[in-house]
Order: sequence, then C-alpha cells, then structure tokens
Amino acid sequence: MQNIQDTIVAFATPPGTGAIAVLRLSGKKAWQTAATYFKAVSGKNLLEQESHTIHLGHIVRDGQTLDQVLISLFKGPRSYTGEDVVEINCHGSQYIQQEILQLFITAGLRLASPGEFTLRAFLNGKMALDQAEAVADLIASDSEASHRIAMEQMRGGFSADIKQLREQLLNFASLIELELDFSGEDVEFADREQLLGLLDALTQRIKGLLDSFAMGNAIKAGIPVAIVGAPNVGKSTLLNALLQEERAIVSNIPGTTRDTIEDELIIGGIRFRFIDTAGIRETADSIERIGIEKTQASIEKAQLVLYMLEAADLSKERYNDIQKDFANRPLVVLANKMETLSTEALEKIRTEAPEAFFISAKTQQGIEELKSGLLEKMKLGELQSEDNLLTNSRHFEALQKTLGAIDEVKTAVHEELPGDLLAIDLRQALHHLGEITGSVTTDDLLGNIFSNFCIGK
Ligand SMILES: Nc1nc2c(c(=O)[nH]1)N(C=O)[C@@H](CNc1ccc(C(=O)N[C@@H](CCC(=O)O)C(=O)O)cc1)CN2
Ligand SMILES: Nc1nc2c(ncn2[C@@H]2O[C@H](COP(=O)(O)OP(=O)(O)OP(=O)(O)O)[C@@H](O)[C@H]2O)c(=O)[nH]1
Ligand SMILES: [Mg+2]
Repeated sequence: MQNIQDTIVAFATPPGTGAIAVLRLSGKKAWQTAATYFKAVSGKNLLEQESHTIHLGHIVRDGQTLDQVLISLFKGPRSYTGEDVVEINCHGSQYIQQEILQLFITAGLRLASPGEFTLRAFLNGKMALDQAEAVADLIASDSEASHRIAMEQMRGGFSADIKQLREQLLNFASLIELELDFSGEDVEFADREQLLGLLDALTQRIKGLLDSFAMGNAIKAGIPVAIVGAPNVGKSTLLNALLQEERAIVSNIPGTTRDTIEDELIIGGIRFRFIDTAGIRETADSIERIGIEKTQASIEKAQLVLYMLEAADLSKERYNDIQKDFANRPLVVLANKMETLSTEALEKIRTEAPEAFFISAKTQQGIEELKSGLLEKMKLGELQSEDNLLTNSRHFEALQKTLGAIDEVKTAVHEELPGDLLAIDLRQALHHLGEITGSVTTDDLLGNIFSNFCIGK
C-alpha cells in the first residue's frame, strides 16, 4: 500500500469536458498547497479560514491566472477522509483540469490511487469496511432496488448488526478466556446453556443473511429470467415485446433461435435479465443441439423460468406436467397466442389452469400483467422491509466461515471440551465477523477492495 502520510490529489469528477470539475486534495499539506496557488477575491489567506467554508478566487501560476474557482475547506477530522481536505471547483475544460492537476503534482502532492480517499476514510474510522464497499455499490447502482440496498448499507445498518453479533460473542470469549486464567480451579464463568442459546440465535441470524444473498446478488446483477419452451411458441417475440425493440430474430420457422440472447429491463425499480433461448425439441441438427444445451444451462442459472406454450395446447394435465418438470424452481407458465382462440375456448382453458398467464406476444396483450406478476413472483414486496440484504460475495464468504466456526463451538460445548479449545473456535468466529466490518483486516484485503474503486473516490 502507498504511503498514508502523503497528501493526495485527484479529480472527483469523471474525465472529459464538463461545466465544472472538482479536484480533491487530502492530507496534511492540502490547505497549505492550495493556499500557495489561490488568491481569494476577498484578499484573505485561506489558512485563516474556518472549516466547512467556501471561497471565490483564482488559481494563479507564475503570476498567470489559470482559472476562476470556488474552493471548499474541510479541517480534519471533520471531513470525508478524516484528514484536512480541500476541494477546488474549477471550470471543466480538459486543458484547465490537466494544468491544475499538474500544478499540484509539481508542488509535491501525489496522485491518489483508486479508492484511496475512501480507504483513508476507513483507516481514519470514518466508516466501517462494508460501508466503504457500499459507497462503490452506490456509485454503481442504476436501479431503485440496488440503490436502496447500497444506501442502507452505507448508512451502517448492516455493520451495526454485525458489530452487535460480534460484541455478544466477544463477551463470551472473554469470560471463557478468564476461566483459562483459573485453570485447575474448575470454575465456570461462562454459562454453557446461555452460550448455546446465543450461538443458536447467531446461527439463525447468519443463515437468514446467507439466504438473502441469492436475492441481494441478483438485484445487483439483475435477476436472471429464462424464457423457455418448444420451438415456434413465441419466445423471441416475447423478448422483443418486453424490451420494446427488435432484439431477437422472429420467424415462423421452428428452431430460429440458436444462441441464447440476453437483455435487461428494469421493472418496478428492479433489474431483470431476460434470456431468450433455443426452443427445446429432439433434433438432428448439431448446432441446434448445442443451442438446446445452452437452454438447459440457462434454466439452471435462472432465478425464474418462464415456460411458454401456445394457449391452445394448455390443459390441466399439461399444466401439472410442466409444474412437475420444473419442480422446486420459481416458474411462470405463459400461454401465448391467446388472440387466436375464441373467447369461449379461452375461458375454458383459463379455468383449467388459472395460475397461467395468458398473453399475446404479438399484439402485446397481457404483457403489463405479466410484468406485475414477475415482481410479485420474486416476492419483491418483502424488499420494502428494513431487513438487510446480503449483496457482497466477500461478506457471504465471511459469514459462511463464521457459521462453520460457530458450529465447531457448538460441538465443543456439547462434548464438554476444555475451555481453551472453545476459545480458539470462538476467536475464529470473531475473526470472520470482524473481516466484514473491517475490525480485522490485512493489506491484501484492503488492496483488493479499494483497487476496484475509481480514481478520485
Ligand atoms: N463536493 C463533494 N460532494 C460530495 C462528497 C465530497 O467529498 N465532496 N462526498 C463524498 O465523497 C459525498 C458526501 N459525503 C461527505 C461525507 C462527510 C463529509 C464531512 O465533511 N464530514 C465531516 C463533517 C460533518 C459535519 O459536521 O457537517 C465529519 O464527518 O466529521 C463530507 C462529505 C457526496 N458529495
Ligand atoms: N398469432 C400469434 N403469433 C405469434 C405470437 N407470438 C409469436 N407468434 C408467431 O410465432 C412464430 C414464432 O415466433 P418466435 O418468437 O420466433 O418463436 P420462438 O419461440 O422464439 O421460436 P424458436 O426460436 O424457434 O424456438 C412467429 O411467426 C411469430 O410471429 C402471438 O402472440 N400470436
Ligand atoms: Mg426464438
């Protein structure tokens, strides 16, 4: 890791031309360096100004005015990074940006590495590690749901939960370690029944979080929905109708779609990733067969399967067979080409398979109802609750390891193993919980996390 004592500088705004660009300086020399090149309109010295104030003036190099700017001042520890911070709001010309940045590099500041401002905020205790990660998620968020999850995590709801779990365990670990100091005297400060109760509560809570990962992760990446069924039933037509564009080739020749075709659509603030697949049938065509294998793989990966058939082919038996074929998977049966049936025929089939969605991909009847149905099917109503969703695979792994260690502790208690063995497993569980919020870190771990940020964050 680079020297934390350096004063760093980077644009917080994206590269390119804009109305205004924001250059951020953080570290001991931030105020001094900015003051050297800034001439305030008021004539006052920057160094004598209060924290959290803003000043109009000019950046002057060798007696030449580079730009008119606004400068904001933050005195550490009351700043984003916890260090002295200066922000220079200059005009967003690429030339001005380059010249001002160069000016400060020449003055001895170092270009910030990716995520270094936020890394410093973490190291200075401004936020927990998972909150820092949430900052990156927030910047990447582009749907209501991914935004909501990131925002919640940034506020610290998740860290608070984890820290609370950890503190409870820590209390017990301390008591057990105290027993070790009295070894040979057969004392028991830590009530084993109470410990087991706590471990059960922890297990429940952690399992709940682990279970939420599938949904949390899907919301970040988009919920994969596979559109499957026999050839020619209208799968590609549906994809096009959902996306409102001619994304996939449609024809009346069965076996038109060979490769899977994916595209995203945000419905009700949730991102869905629709996967149009090759129609499933017996075939002698070797390329079509590869496509059908891909269809199987898409079904495996999907969070939701949309099974399509022609409405005329639907019956109670057929519906039950489809249900059986996709047992244990979230499934929606789509009866397409409904407009080809008479009202009476349609009503009859509807009563036989009331759970199916009747649509016409061609005339776009029933598409809006299908969209609402998808939201409901994924139980996204529950998302509104205050529960924290797990979205980060690093947190997922750490929680899995915590659970493993907790199981070891439980076994040790049941087998009445000596306190020192219990203590080792407890410490292990504490270690893994601590990795999530950053109470326990290594340079490698931090390097990994922050190198994925953009420069200037
Ligand atoms: N111009 C600008 N906009 C920005 C940021 C920034 O750093 N600069 N942010 C970030 O990148 C976000 C805002 N986050 C911030 C978080 C804390 C502090 C801060 O100064 N905190 C102090 C003082 C709080 C107070 O007393 O008002 C503190 O925590 O002690 C500033 C920005 C989004 N917008
Ligand atoms: N009448 C009617 N025809 C439809 C409807 N949806 C699709 N079709 C027609 O059915 C034929 C097949 O449509 P596709 O969307 O290519 O079918 P597919 O399921 O993707 O077929 P494969 O890619 O071969 O598996 C085309 O001629 C479509 O115009 C519908 O709702 N009503
Ligand atoms: Mg197709």
